[in-house]
Amino acid sequence: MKVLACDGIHEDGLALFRDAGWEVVVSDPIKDTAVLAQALVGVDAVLVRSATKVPAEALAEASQLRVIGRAGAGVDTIDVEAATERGIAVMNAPDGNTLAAAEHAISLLFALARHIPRADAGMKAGEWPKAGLTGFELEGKKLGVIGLGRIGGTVARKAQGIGMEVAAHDPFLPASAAGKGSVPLKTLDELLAWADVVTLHIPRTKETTNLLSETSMRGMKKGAYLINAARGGLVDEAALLQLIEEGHIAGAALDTFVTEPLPADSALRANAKLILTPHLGASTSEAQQAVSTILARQIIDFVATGAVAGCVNLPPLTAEAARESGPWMPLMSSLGRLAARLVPAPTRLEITYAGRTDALDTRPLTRLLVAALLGTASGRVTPVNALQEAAARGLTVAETLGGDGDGFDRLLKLRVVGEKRTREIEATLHRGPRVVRLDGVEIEFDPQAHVLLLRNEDRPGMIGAVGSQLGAAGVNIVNFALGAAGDGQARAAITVDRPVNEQQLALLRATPGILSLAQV
Ligand SMILES: NC(=O)C1=CN([C@@H]2O[C@H](COP(=O)(O)OP(=O)(O)OC[C@H]3O[C@@H](n4cnc5c(N)ncnc54)[C@H](O)[C@@H]3O)[C@@H](O)[C@H]2O)C=CC1
Ligand SMILES: O=C(O)C(=O)COP(=O)(O)O
Repeated sequence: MKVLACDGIHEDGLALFRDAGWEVVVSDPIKDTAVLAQALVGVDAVLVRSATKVPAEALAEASQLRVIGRAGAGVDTIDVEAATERGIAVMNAPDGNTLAAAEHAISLLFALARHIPRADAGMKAGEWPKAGLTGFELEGKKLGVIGLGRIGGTVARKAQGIGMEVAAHDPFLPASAAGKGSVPLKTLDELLAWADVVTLHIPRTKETTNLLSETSMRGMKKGAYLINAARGGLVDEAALLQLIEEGHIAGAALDTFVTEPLPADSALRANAKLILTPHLGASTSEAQQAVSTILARQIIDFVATGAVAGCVNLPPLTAEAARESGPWMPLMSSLGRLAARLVPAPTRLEITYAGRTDALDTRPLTRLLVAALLGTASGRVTPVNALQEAAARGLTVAETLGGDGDGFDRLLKLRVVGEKRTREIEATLHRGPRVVRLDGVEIEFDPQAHVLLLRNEDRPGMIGAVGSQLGAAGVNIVNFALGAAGDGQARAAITVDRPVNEQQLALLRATPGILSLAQV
C-alpha cells in the first residue's frame, strides 16, 4: 500500500502508516492538476490539507486510489462527487481541529475588540500608537454564531465564558441538539440584526456560498463586526470592503479567502479595519498531530478491515460491526461474481438476510455484493459507488431483513433476475463460506474456489463421464457435489484445483447428457 502525503501532514500520522507496512511518499502541495493526476498513479491513498485541491481531472488516471484523506474538516477542496463516481472514499478528521479553530476565532474576537495587530504594527514601526486604538469590552456584548456545529458550538461556549450573550443561526441542527448549552436560535436575518459581532462556522457548499452577500450584510447592526475563520467564499469580499468603507461594518477579521494564498495586491490587505491571518485556524501542533493520527487510523483500518469512520461518502461501520460483518465480506464478493456469471446484465437483485440478524450491519455487505456483481462487467465499482452504479445501469436492489434461516444461524438468500432468466442462490458461513442451495436444489460448494456448475440428465454414468474427462485433462477434482432437481435433471458443482481451459470446457459441454455448463 502506498500513501502520498501532501501539504505538510504531521509526522505522527505518517509513522502509523509506516508501522502498518505502508510506503509513505511526502510531497509539497501540488497545485498543478496535471502534476497531481500523475502523482496519484499507483497510489492507494492521498492525504491533503487545504493547499492541494483535488478536482475531478486529478482522478482521471488514479485507478488504484481507494481513499482521499483530508487532514482536517472542510472537504470543499475535493470533488467528492467525482470521487464517489469513481468509487473512491473521501475521509476527513473534523474532531481533531475543532478546538484550534474555535480558539483562533476567539483570538480574532479579542484582536478586533482591542486592535492588537495595529497596536503591534505601530510599536514595531517605532510609534506609540495609543491614541486612536481605544477598543470595546466583550462582556455583555452580543455574539451571533452562524453554524452551531463542532466549532461554532465551542466558540459559543467559550464566548459565554467571557460573559458574552450568545445566539446562533443553524437551520440543520438536530432537534436533540437545539437549545443545548442555552444558545437560543434565530433566523439569519434576526441574528444579523441582533449581534454586535457575527462569526461564521459553516462549511462552504453551493448553498452557503455568498451567504453573507451585500444585502445580508446590510442587515447587520450598524457598527457591528464580522469574523470569518470558516471558509473563503462565504462572505462577498468586495461588498465587505465597501460596507467597511461606508462605516456600516466597523471591522472584520478574516482567516479564509476566496483565493488562497491571498494575492499580494488584494485590496483586503490595504484596509486598516481588516485583520487578516493566513488560514491559521487549524494550525496548532496539537490539532495537526490529532488530525493526522485520526485520519491515518481511519484509512489504515478501512483498507485492512473495511471499518468505516469519518467518511463523507460511505455510511459509518464501527470496528465492532466490521468484526461482525467482516467474515461475510469475502463471501459477498464471491457471490457477486457468481451471480454475474449466472445472470449477465441483471435487472433486479433481491437480498434476504435471514436467520439471526442482530448486530449485523447489512449496508456494507449489500454494497460489496452489488460492487462485485457489477464490477465484473466494466468500470471500477467499489462499495462507495455500488448503489449509484446500480441505479445508473438499471439494476434495482431490494433488501429484506429477517425470516427463516432454515436451520442456519444466518442464511443469505439471493434472487437475481435477468432479462432471460432468474437464478436463486443461498449461502452461509456455516463450516466456512458455502453456497448451500442453487435454484432451490441442495448443493454445497465454496464460491471462492474454481467451480464448474453443471446441469445434466439425471441418469447413471454422468459422474464417471465427467470425472474421466477432467482426469484426462489433468484437472484434479477437489469436491463433487450433486443434487437432484426433481425434473429428470441433476445439478452438480464440481470444485477443481485450477481453472479449466476453453478447449476442455468445450469437450465437457459436448459430453452426452450435459445440458449446460458454466465455470465460475
Ligand atoms: N480556518 C480553519 O483553519 C478551519 C476552518 N474550518 C471550517 O469550519 C467549518 C465547520 O467545521 P465544523 O464545526 O467542524 O463542522 P460541523 O459540521 O460540526 O458544523 C457545521 C454546522 O454548520 C451548520 N450549517 C450548515 N449550513 C448552514 C447554513 N446555511 N446556515 C447555518 N448553519 C449551517 C450545520 O448544521 C452544522 O451544525 C468546516 O466546514 C471548515 O470549512 C474547520 C477547521 C479549521
Ligand atoms: O480543517 C479545515 O477545514 C481547515 O480549513 C484547515 O485547513 P488546513 O489544514 O490548515 O489547510
